[in-house]
Amino acid sequence: MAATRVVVDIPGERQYDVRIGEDILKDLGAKLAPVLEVQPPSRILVISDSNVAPLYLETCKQGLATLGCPVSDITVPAGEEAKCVEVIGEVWSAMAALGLARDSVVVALGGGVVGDLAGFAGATYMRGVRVVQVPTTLLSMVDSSVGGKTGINLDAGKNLVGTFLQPSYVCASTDVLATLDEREWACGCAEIAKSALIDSDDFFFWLVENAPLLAERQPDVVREAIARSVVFKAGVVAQDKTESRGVRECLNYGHTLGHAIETLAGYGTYSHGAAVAEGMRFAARLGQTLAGTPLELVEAQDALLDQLGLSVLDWKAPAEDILNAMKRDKKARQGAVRFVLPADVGAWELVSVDDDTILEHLRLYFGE
Ligand SMILES: NC(=O)c1ccc[n+]([C@@H]2O[C@H](COP(=O)([O-])OP(=O)(O)OC[C@H]3O[C@@H](n4cnc5c(N)ncnc54)[C@H](O)[C@@H]3O)[C@@H](O)[C@H]2O)c1
Ligand SMILES: O=C(O)C(=O)C[C@@H](O)[C@H](O)[C@H](O)COP(=O)(O)O
Ligand SMILES: [Zn+2]
Repeated sequence: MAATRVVVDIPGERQYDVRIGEDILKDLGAKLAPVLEVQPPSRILVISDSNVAPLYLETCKQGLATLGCPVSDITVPAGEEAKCVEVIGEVWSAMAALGLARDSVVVALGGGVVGDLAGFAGATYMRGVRVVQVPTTLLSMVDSSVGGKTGINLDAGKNLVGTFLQPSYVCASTDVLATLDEREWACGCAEIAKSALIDSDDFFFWLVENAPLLAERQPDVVREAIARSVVFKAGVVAQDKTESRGVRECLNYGHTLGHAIETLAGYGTYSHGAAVAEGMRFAARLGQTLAGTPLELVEAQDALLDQLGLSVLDWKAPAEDILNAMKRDKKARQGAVRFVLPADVGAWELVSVDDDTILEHLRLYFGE
C-alpha cells in the first residue's frame, strides 16, 4: 500500500510532508532530496537513543546515504530523564565537535524524548539548523513529531525550556512500531484519545468503535489513527503556531495534571501518555462542575481509556503539592491555573480555575 501523505501548511512556514507507511525509512534520503535541495546539507547528524539506535540507526543511515553527504550519529540515554540540561549540553558540544554548520541537518530518530531534545538542539545550535523528525513510537507519530514544539524539562517542571521550530519533513515508518512494548503503545493511545475527544464526534466515535483493534495493533486501524491524529494536529497548529491565539491550548487537554504527575512522581516513573490519561479523567470531572461536561462523556472517556490499556494510576500526592506543580504550567495566567475542559466531544473551553476549586476537586479525585 502506498504511503499516506499529510501536508502541514502553516502560515509563514515552509510546507512540510508527514509520510506514514510501512517500511519507508529506507527511502528517507530519496524523499528528503527535493526537500533539502534549496540548500544541500554539508553534514547530517542523526540523534537517537540507546534503545532505538541498535534497532534502526543502520537502516536510517543507509536510507540517508543517497544524499551523498557525511552522516554522523550520536546516541543519548533512553527515557524521559534525557530531556535535561546536562544532556542537551552534551549534544551541543558533540554538534560543535563534529563540525556541524548552518547548512547541516539534524535527524531525530526516536520517540518524543529524542524528538523534543534533538529538535531543541537543532533549533538552538548556531541559532537554528534544519530538523527532520523520524518518530519511532506511536506517541511521536501521532503527536510530538508534528507542530514544532521542542524542549527539555527542568527539575521544576516539564518542558519549561524550549522553542518552536517546524520540522522540514516527518517520516513515520510504521514497521518500527513492532518493537514497542505495551506501556509505550498505551502511551501513544492516550494522545490519540485526547485528539479524538477534542476534535469531533467523527474522530471520537470512530476511535470508540476501533479501540479494541487499535489496542491489538491492527495495521489499517493503526495507520488511520495516526493519519487522523496528524490531520487534526496540523489543522490546529496552522491556526495557532505559537500557542498565542487561544487555539493550540486544546492540545494540552489532560496535560495540566499530567505534567504535574510526571514532575512530582519523577521523570520516567510514568509514561507521558499514562499521566495525560489521568489528567483527562480529572479534567472531565472538573468539567462537570465548571463546563457542563455530561456524565455520559466522563463515562465514555473512562471506558475508552480502560480499553486502550490506560488504567487509573496508583499514585497520589498532597493536593497542595499538585497545585504548586500546576502553577508552573505554561497555560497559567496572572498566577491562575487554566484547564482545557471538554464541554462536549469536539467542544472544549479554556477555563481559569481558582485555587480552592482545584484543591477541592483534587481531594475528591484522589480520595484525600
Ligand atoms: N513536542 C510535542 O508536541 C510533544 C507532544 C507529545 C509528547 N511530547 C513529549 O514526548 C515525550 C514522550 O515521548 P514517547 O512517549 O515517545 O517517549 P520516549 O521517547 O521516551 O520513548 C519511549 C520508550 O520507547 C523506546 N522506543 C522508542 N521507539 C522504539 C521502538 N520503535 N521500539 C522499541 N522501543 C522504542 C524509547 O527508547 C523509550 O525507552 C515526553 O517528553 C513528552 O513531553 C512532546
Ligand atoms: O503540540 C502541542 O501544542 C501540545 O500541547 C502537544 C502535547 O501533547 C505535548 O505533550 C506538548 O509537549 C505539551 O506542551 P507544553 O507546552 O504544555 O509543554
Ligand atoms: Zn502530550
